[in-house]
Amino acid sequence: MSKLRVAVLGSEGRMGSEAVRAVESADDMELAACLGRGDSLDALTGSGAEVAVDLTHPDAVMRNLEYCVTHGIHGVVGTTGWTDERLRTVRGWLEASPGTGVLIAPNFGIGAVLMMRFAQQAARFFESAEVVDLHHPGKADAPSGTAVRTAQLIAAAREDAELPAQPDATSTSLAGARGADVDGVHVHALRLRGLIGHQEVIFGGEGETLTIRHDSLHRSSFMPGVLLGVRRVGSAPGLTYGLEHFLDLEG
Ligand SMILES: NC(=O)C1=CN([C@@H]2O[C@H](COP(=O)(O)OP(=O)(O)OC[C@H]3O[C@@H](n4cnc5c(N)ncnc54)[C@H](OP(=O)(O)O)[C@@H]3O)[C@@H](O)[C@H]2O)C=CC1
Ligand SMILES: O=C(O)C1=N[C@H](C(=O)O)C[C@H](O)C1
Repeated sequence: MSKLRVAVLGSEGRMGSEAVRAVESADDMELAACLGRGDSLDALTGSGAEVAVDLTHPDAVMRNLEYCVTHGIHGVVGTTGWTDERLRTVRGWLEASPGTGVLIAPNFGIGAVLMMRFAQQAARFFESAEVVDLHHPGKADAPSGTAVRTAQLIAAAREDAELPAQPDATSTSLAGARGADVDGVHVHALRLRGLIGHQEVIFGGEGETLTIRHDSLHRSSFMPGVLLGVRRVGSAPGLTYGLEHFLDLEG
C-alpha cells in the first residue's frame, strides 16, 4: 500500500518539530515537505503532499489553508485563532473544492478532548462554571483555543438546559480581574515558565465544586491526535471542527 504523503507547516516550531518526528515514525506516512516561515507554499504542490499539517501562527494559518484547499490538499490544523468568521471563510473555500477535507482541532490531546466532553456533560448540573487555561509563556494567544472551545460548549449546554446567567455580584475596579467573558463563561489565562498546556474547568453548586483538569506534560501528547487526523481527513470532505468527530466517544 502506498504511503500517505504529509507536509508539515511550521516544522521548526515546538509543535511542528514534534509532528515531523511523529510522521517520520508512522509506517503508513511519508514526510513530503517541511515548511517554515518565508518558504513558498508552492513547495507543497511540488512535493505531491496529500495532507498538510498546519502548526504555525494565527496570523499565517488562513493564507496557508486557502492555498491547501484551492490546490486540493487536505488540511489538519492545530493552529489557534479561530472565530466564526474565519470558519465561515474556510467553509466557503471548501465548497469550491469538493472532495477536500479540513480538520481544525482546538486540541489534539485525547485527554483534552475528553475533558471538553466531560465539561459539556457536567455543565447543566451546576450554577457556576469557569475555565482556567495554563500555558507556557511563549504561547502566541490568550485565551487558548481549548479554553474558548470549552467555554462555548459549556455555554451551549447551559442554554439547552435553560439555566439562567451565572450568579456574580462582583463590581470590578480593575479591568481583567474576572478574566474574559466567552458567551457568559469566564475564562482566565495563566502564562508560566515550566508549563506546557493545561486546563482546569471548575464548576460550583450548592455546597460543592467539581474540578476537571487536564495536563499535557509533553508535546508528544498531541501526536496520536495529529496522526489520527492525517489518516481520517481525506475521507471527511468539508470542514470538521474538533477531533471528537474522529473518535468514538460513545463506544
Ligand atoms: N491544537 C493543538 O492540539 C495544539 C495547538 N497548538 C497551536 O499550534 C500553533 C503553534 O504552536 P507552537 O508550535 O507552540 O508555536 P511555535 O512558535 O513554536 O511554532 C510555530 C512555527 O511556525 C513558524 N511559522 C510562522 N509563520 C509561518 C508560515 N507562514 N509558514 C510556515 N511556518 C510559519 C514559526 O516560525 P518563526 O519561529 O520564524 O516565527 C515557528 O517555527 C499555535 O497556534 C498553538 O496554539 C499548540 C499545541 C497543541
Ligand atoms: O499553544 C499551545 O501550546 C497550545 N495551544 C492549544 C490551545 O490554544 O488550546 C492547545 C494546547 O493547549 C497547547
